[in-house]
Amino acid sequence: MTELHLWLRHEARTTERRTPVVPDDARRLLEAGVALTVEDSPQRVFATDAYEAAGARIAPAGSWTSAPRDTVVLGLKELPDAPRELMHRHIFFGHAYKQQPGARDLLRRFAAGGGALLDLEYLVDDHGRRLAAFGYWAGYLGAALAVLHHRGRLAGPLRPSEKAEWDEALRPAPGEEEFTALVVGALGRSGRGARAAFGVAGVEPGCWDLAETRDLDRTALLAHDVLVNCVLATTPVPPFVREEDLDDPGRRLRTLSDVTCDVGSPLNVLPVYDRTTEWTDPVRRLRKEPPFDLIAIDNLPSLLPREASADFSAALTPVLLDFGAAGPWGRCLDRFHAACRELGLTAGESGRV
Ligand SMILES: NC(=O)c1ccc[n+]([C@@H]2O[C@H](COP(=O)([O-])OP(=O)(O)OC[C@H]3O[C@@H](n4cnc5c(N)ncnc54)[C@H](O)[C@@H]3O)[C@@H](O)[C@H]2O)c1
Repeated sequence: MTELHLWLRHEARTTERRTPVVPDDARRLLEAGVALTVEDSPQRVFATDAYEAAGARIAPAGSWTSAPRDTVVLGLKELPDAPRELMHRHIFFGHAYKQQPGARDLLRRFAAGGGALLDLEYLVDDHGRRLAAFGYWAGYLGAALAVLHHRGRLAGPLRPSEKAEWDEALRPAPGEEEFTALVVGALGRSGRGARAAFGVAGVEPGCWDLAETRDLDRTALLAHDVLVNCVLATTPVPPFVREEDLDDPGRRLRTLSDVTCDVGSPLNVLPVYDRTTEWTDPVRRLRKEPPFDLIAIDNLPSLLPREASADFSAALTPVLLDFGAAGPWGRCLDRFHAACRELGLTAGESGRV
């Protein structure tokens, strides 16, 4: 076991209640010899007491900034704007390698401080498969919102809750009208989650993946009432839905839930909208007659913080127990260095995992 001092930080984003390590897995890490500090965080879905009971050292929110240099800071979403120079190794979703807004600034902060980003999105096994991801619950919620909206039962603003509540809401009421649904990307993590939600809702969706879209039958796709898009596109493919399809007076498709939310990307398979929807206003009407409604929420798993955290933590913990220079963490570090080089940044002294 490597000598790892892990520091679970409070999330700067106020609506983020998830955590990458839940108390039970904190205990596993501690038992394996990892030194674990957990920041107090009022919004985290698991109480700080539970981490303390597991044996973790508790520290104030945001105190990672003065943690010893060798500490590995763990979180999920963006860092606060200060400090400008980042000297630690940070594990989180940096969203910094695809020219996203703020990407250059973040990498520059790491380069200036001599720290490193170990990006969770790039934590992959030897075959390039993601080791820890939130996809399943994203798909479950993307489909759940589509079903509830299509049945006229979705009331915003959305708020985080427990799975039992979502399941209860999803169950069909007696005499409720049937509808047809299609999940594209059905074999992936979010596709499986979407199918599970439809299952609870008593709807048997069509399931398409690569084989079914290779020679895209758009007419067949548009012949469903509800579409849930769960693809992870890696190369450009013909769009699934186009503007002219929305304008077709004979269109059957009414509700689109885009779990992928690749809005603005050249790989976007749904180039019919230009901004995501929000928890406050989850549905946007894109056409009046016949109606066409969009749901495109880019932080779906945050609506189920407990279950999403538990699954993610179960997948991440074994990889944390194997923290070291080889394998997934080494690949993360290589990716960070490559991104810095692409931007002409010198990545300080972060040549270690
Ligand atoms: N909205 C959110 O809150 C949220 C949360 C997590 C993930 N996501 C996004 O959801 C998407 C899917 O993530 P995942 O974890 O399920 O990925 P995944 O790799 O597990 O599954 C993707 C599936 O899409 C299929 N696919 C790829 N191209 C296709 C095509 N042209 N036609 C049909 N199928 C195709 C793949 O074969 C695979 O089965 C990603 O873009 C991810 O970023 C969104």
